[in-house]
Amino acid sequence: MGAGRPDRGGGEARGPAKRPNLPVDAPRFVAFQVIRAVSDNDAYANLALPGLLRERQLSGLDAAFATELTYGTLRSLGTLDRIIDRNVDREPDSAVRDALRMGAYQLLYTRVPPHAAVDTTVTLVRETVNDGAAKFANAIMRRVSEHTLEDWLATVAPDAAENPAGNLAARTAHPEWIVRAFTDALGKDAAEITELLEADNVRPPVHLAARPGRITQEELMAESGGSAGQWSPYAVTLAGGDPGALSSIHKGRSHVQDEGSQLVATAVVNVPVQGQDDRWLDLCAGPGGKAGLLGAFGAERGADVLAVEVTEHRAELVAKATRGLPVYVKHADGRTVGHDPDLVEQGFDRVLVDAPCTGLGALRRRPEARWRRMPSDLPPLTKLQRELLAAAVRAVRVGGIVGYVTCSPHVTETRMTVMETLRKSKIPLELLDAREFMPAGMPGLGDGPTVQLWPHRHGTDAMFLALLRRVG
Ligand SMILES: C[S@@+](CC[C@H](N)C(=O)[O-])C[C@H]1O[C@@H](n2cnc3c(N)ncnc32)[C@H](O)[C@@H]1O
Repeated sequence: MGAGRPDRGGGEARGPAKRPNLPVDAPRFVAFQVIRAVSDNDAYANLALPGLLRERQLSGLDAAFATELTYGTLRSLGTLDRIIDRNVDREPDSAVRDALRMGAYQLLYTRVPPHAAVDTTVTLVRETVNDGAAKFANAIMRRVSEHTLEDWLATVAPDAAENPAGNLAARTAHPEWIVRAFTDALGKDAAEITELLEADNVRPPVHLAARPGRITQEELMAESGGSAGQWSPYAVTLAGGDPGALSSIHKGRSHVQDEGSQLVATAVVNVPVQGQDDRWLDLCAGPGGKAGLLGAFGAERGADVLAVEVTEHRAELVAKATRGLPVYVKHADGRTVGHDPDLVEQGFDRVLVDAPCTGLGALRRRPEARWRRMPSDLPPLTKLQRELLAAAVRAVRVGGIVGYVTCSPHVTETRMTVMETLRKSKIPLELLDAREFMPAGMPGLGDGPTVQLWPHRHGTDAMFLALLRRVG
């Protein structure tokens, strides 16, 4: 936590100036509005924040401060709540709790001076709730300000010897069940788990994918001012700026995509197949990132991609993302292979199943996601993943390839789903060593045959890849 620890709003004596008609300065007010929308309307911060920044015309340091307050507060929610709960004798209403969370975040995780954090929190509560609530907020904020984060953690975190996962969870602001799930997937090296959890608390750089045959990596670097990605031969890491302003994106020559997603999609098209290789299927295509890459490869190699997506709106996004490429979008349930005239059994040479999942591998992008996800999300998702993988196996021809991908490292969604499919499938399958289709020399890929990428090892989202060949 504390990446970039801003002193904005506090390095200066009084913080950002208050604008007319706003209860507090615009960056804090924007952050508060986003946090409220996340709490009350299940909004996604990464979608809600950009619009509000534009509406309030915030840029530069003000936008950076609003972003850090929003992301930092939402990421640390569970730990902030433990500390707040130590100091309240009654449940604060939702708006007051959100203001306290944001105030406590400033006190404990940033260099904002305590008086600025306390005063702006109290003003925010007075102006958006009432005087009584402001008095209450003032008392809580003063108590929180009496100790450092380290002191509070010593008080609220479970004992490290008795419950190491619980202690780490509080220290790195993750739910304990997620720490345990990551430990299952990564192994019990406590130092490495800590590295992973800390990597989750840092916003990732923006990566672009240079669509093969449309623009080279070098040309995209020159256009964007970015540098070559670490692993994918198509990746460009942006130094900053708005990718939406790039002409290559508008012209369908590049798109925004994590390097891990680029690697797994590239692997799926690079496994050799004998014979026909021009019918590709993307069974879970929305919003179309991997379909964009598959379509560009397909254009180079004379293959068509059928992109299936069950949600109408997301199917429209796929169509938009793949304009000009040989990608045909179908709004359908991917499990209907064998029952839909377009989804013929054995009708495809390569099938990608980028399955709906908990998204635990992309927590660094979605600050609130870790607190929203529940272990109870797993059983229905796992069932759907297994059904989609079984459908993909029916769709691929003998000798063809199925790539099973998740942006979660949870073993139930990854290795267990694959092993269960291999065990139960009446269609004979061979599990390939997916490491062979990762960039040469890429370290930290484990013992195979599946591949698990990690933010702290590879700088990518924690993408999982299994490659299966149909052999009968
Ligand atoms: C992890 S996302 C895919 C991301 C996409 N491949 C990309 O790179 O942009 C999973 C997608 O599967 C879709 N989905 C869920 N259930 C489905 C089903 N039964 N059939 C087809 N698509 C489904 C979800 O709506 C979601 O858009």
